[in-house]
Amino acid sequence: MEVVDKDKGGMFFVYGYGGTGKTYLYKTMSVALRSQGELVLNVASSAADSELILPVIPNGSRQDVVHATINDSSLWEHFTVMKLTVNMRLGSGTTECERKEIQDFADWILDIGNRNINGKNDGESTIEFPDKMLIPESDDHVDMINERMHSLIPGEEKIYESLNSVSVADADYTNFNLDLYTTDFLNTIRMSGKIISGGKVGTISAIPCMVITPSDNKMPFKLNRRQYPVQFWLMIRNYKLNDQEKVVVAQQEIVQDQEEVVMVQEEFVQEKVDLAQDEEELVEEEEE
Ligand SMILES: Nc1ncnc2c1ncn2[C@@H]1O[C@H](COP(=O)(O)OP(=O)(O)OP(=O)(O)O)[C@@H](O)[C@H]1O
Repeated sequence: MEVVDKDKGGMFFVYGYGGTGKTYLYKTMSVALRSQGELVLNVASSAADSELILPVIPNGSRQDVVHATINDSSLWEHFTVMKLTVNMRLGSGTTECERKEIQDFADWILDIGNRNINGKNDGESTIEFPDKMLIPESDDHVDMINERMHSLIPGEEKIYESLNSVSVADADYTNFNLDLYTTDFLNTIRMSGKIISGGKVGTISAIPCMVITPSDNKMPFKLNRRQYPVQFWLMIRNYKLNDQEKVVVAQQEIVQDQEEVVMVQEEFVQEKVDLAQDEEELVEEEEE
């Protein structure tokens, strides 16, 4: 706040684990500055936590991955790094028992991040995850979680399929039979990476309808997926354990915090209404 007040400018990096209050801080600062009549522009980008998650560079070497981390940016030396260390989520609306469970989980994650588990190591270590945290990475389980979350939402269910097509914009498909790639087939393609909902809990928001073209070089064509970011999903991180791909549900607060679930449900219902309107407009557009 001081650099704005004194018109000095500056770059700050706020570093904090889940629940330490990063969003709360940004929101508080935005409101404080807006109330002084300043302009505030909030933008979001994803910067991997270089201690825990490395950015994904398709077919990249170790060096490519390291060079893609934010710490390798030429601007990095100009940043003031600030750390948030107290899990503020623990204090909000949870029972003693839930608080203990979240505290244990937070401590455990911190211990892994700080390399306190299994002693000093040279970057590789074997960590045992409790069974209840692990779900095998398979569509069945993703669907199972989604179905469970959807079953909590009141009202009749209606399915809106993605509008998938093969992109013909910048490729030469002269010898390529596009008819082979039916919409039914395209709908079965599971791309890695999903848009994660959240952040706007409790508010009514319009959902943009966007075309996503994943850059997957393994496919012989470019897929245009016209998708709405409404799929319920928890933030997941992949770890390789005992040669078996497993998915760790690292952010469980959506299911832990019943109040939040209700708010998310309300938002989701609103999203469904927006979605239905968008879908109708789309059909009208196409009929025209
Ligand atoms: N200074 C504070 N005073 C009171 N409550 C706070 C404070 N900071 C955060 N909280 C509360 O703690 C909870 C977690 O905060 P917040 O969502 O900002 O964390 P976060 O670091 O953005 O988490 P994540 O990385 O998981 O998104 C929220 O319910 C928030 O209202």
